[in-house]
Amino acid sequence: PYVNTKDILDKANKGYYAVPALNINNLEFLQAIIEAGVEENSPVIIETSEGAIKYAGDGDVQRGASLFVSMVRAFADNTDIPVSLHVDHGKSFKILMAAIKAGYSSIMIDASEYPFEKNIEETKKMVEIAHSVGVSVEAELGRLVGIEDNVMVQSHEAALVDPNEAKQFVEETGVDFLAPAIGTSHGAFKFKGEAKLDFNRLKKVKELTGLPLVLHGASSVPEEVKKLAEKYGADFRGAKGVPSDILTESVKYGINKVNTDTDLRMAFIASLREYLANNPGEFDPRKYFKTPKELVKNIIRERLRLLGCSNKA
Ligand SMILES: O=C(COP(=O)(O)O)NO
Ligand SMILES: [Ca+2]
Ligand code: NA
Ligand SMILES: [Zn+2]
Repeated sequence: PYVNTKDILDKANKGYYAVPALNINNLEFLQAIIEAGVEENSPVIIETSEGAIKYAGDGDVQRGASLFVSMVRAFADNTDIPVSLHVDHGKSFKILMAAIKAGYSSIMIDASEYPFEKNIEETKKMVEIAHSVGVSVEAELGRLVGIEDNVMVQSHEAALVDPNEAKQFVEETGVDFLAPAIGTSHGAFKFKGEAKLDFNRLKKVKELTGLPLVLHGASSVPEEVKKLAEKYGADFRGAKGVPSDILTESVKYGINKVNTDTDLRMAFIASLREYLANNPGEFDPRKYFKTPKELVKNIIRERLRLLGCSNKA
C-alpha cells in the first residue's frame, strides 16, 4: 500500500532498524526498487529531488510531481509492502506545494544553509501547511560538505549539527524526522581520508529528540561496482563512500532513514557500460536497461538486509 513516510519511520524507530530512501528520476530505477522491496518483504521510501521533479515535467513542476505520484501509486496500490514518496531536499516553496498538491507522502524542507532561526522559521511554515493535509516533514540541521545536487557547499561552511540546537529545533518546528549533519556528504567523493562520522553528536541528537533520524550522503560506492564501471571506461578515481560497518553503526545510534542515490546511479551506469560494450548492435531499451536494473535491484536488496528492514513490511 501507499503510506505516509512517518508510518514507516516510526516503526523503524521503535524497531531499531533503518529503511533506505531511494532516489529515482525514471521508471527503471522505480521498478528495481519495488522488485527488491517485494523480494525482501521490506518497506521502501521512494524520493525525488527538485531536479527530478523538473526533469519529469520538462520544467512544469506540477506535471512532474503528479507524474511521480501516478507512477509510484501504480506500484504501491498493487503490492503488500508499504511504499511512500518523499521530496528530497525541498527548497522551493513552489515545488513543495506542487508535491503536496500532487499527493506526495512527505516532504523535506531543506533550509539548512540558512542561520538557525531562519531554518526554524522556514521549517515551521512548511510543517504547518504539510500537517494540515496529513503530509509528514523532514528537515536538516548542520550542513553537508560536498555537491548537494549541483550546489557545492564550501567545506569551510560545513557545520556539523549542534545537538542542543536539535532539541530546540524539533520542539519549535514540530518536524516529524530530522537529518543531523554528522560528517557525510553527497555524491561519490565523500572522504578525503578515512571515512568518519560523528557518532557522539548522533547519539546526543537521538537522546534529545527521540525522533526518527535521517542519514544523508549514505551511499557506500561498492568496490565491485566502481571496478566494473572503470573496466568499461568510467573514470571514478577517488570515489569513496560510507563503508557498510559505519552504516550499521549509524543505525545502532539512531539513524532510521538512509538516503541512497549515488549507489543506484553508479550501479546502473556500470552495468549499462558493460552491456553496451558487449552488445554493439543492440538498440532496444528493454534489452540494454535490463541488466542495469538487475544490478540496481541487487544493490538495493543488499542494503535492505544491511539496514535490518527485510521482513519488516
Ligand atoms: O543524501 C542523499 C543521497 O546521498 P548519496 O549521494 O550518498 O547517495 N540524498 O538526499
Ligand atoms: Ca542541506
Ligand atoms: Na530527504
Ligand atoms: Zn541528501
